[in-house]
Amino acid sequence: MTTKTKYVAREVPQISLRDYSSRIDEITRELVAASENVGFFSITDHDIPKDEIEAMFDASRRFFDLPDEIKATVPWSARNVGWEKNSQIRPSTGQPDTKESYQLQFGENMDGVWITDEQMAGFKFKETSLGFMHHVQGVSEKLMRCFARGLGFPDDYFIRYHDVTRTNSQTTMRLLHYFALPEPDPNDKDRPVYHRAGAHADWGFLTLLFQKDGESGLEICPGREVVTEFGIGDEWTPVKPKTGDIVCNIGDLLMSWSDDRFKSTFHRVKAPSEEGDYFGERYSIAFFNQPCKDAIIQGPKKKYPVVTGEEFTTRAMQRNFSALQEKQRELAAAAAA
Ligand SMILES: O=C(O)CCC(=O)C(=O)O
Ligand SMILES: [Fe+2]
Repeated sequence: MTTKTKYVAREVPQISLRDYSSRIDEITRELVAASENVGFFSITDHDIPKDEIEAMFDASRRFFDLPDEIKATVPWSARNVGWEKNSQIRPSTGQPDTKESYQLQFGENMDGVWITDEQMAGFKFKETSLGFMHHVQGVSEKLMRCFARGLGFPDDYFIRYHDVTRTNSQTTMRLLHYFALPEPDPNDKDRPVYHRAGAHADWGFLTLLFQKDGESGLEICPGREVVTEFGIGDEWTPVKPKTGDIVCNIGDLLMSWSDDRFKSTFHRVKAPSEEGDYFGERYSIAFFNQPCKDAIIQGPKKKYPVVTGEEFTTRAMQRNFSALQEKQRELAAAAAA
C-alpha cells in the first residue's frame, strides 16, 4: 500500500556565480539567505561547461555498464570509497536503496580502488574523473569563501580545512545509478517499495549535485532547526533536474559549524509509486565536501563541543553506514577463514 505524497510549493533559489569577484558580497547575501531557509539552492554560471558534465556522466555510464564481477574488484570500504550495489540501508527506511554507486576521492583512500584503464577498455576513467573533481572543487571553494564571510571567519577558513591536495583529504565524489523500475500494477497489492535514496540529511559540509534533464525524483523536506534532531516532516517539494545546473545543499557538518544557522535539509530520491513519478533509469553525481581528518570544527558561537574532521566522519559513517560496515566485516571474516 502506498499513501499519497503531500506536496507543497517552495522556492529553491537560483544563484548565479557570474562576475564572482566583483559580485562576491551580493552572492554571499544570496547564499546566506538560501542557507538560513530552505538549505538548498541551484548554482548557475559556475564555469563548468555542460560538455564536461555530460562527459563525466558518460564516464559514469561506462563504469556502471561493466559486469558486476569487474566492479566488485573495487569494492566499497569503510574508507568511504568504492562500489556498492543495493546495499546502503538508510536509517529512515531500514531498507536498502535500489541503486549502485561508486565513490571516488582525491587522496590515499583511493589506493587500489580506482578502476583501471585496462578494465575500462582503454578509457581514461581516473584522469577524466580527477579532472572533473578538481573543477567541482573550484566551484566549492568559491562557495566556501562566501560561507566564511557570512559567518565572520577569514575568507580562506573553510578552504584550508577542505584542502583536496592533502593526502588525508576525505572529499568524495559519488557516481549514482538508479535502476529502471517496474510501473505499478493496480492489481498488485503486494508491490514492494523500491527506495531510490531513502530520506536523509547529508553529513558533510556541502553537497554539489549534478542531475540530468528529465531524470526526476529528488525531493526536499525542510524544517530541521537543530542538527541533533532527526524528525522528518511529510511535506515534500520536488527539485526539477536540469543538466548543467548544480543543486547544492548544506550538510550536517556546516549546520553544526554555523551553530545551526545554516540548515541541513532532509531530502530523498523518491521511491516511484504514483502517477507522474519517473520510473526510468536515473544517473546523478554528488560531490561531498568533507573536512581533512585534522580539521578543528566549532562554530563562532561555540554551540557544540570541538570535534576533529576524523571524529565527525567516523560518527556519521557509524550512523549512516553501519549495515554496510557489518557486511564488510562478514566478508573480511569469510576471506580470512
Ligand atoms: O541522486 C540524487 O539525486 C541524490 C543523492 C543523494 O542525496 C545522496 O547520495 O546523498
Ligand atoms: Fe543526499
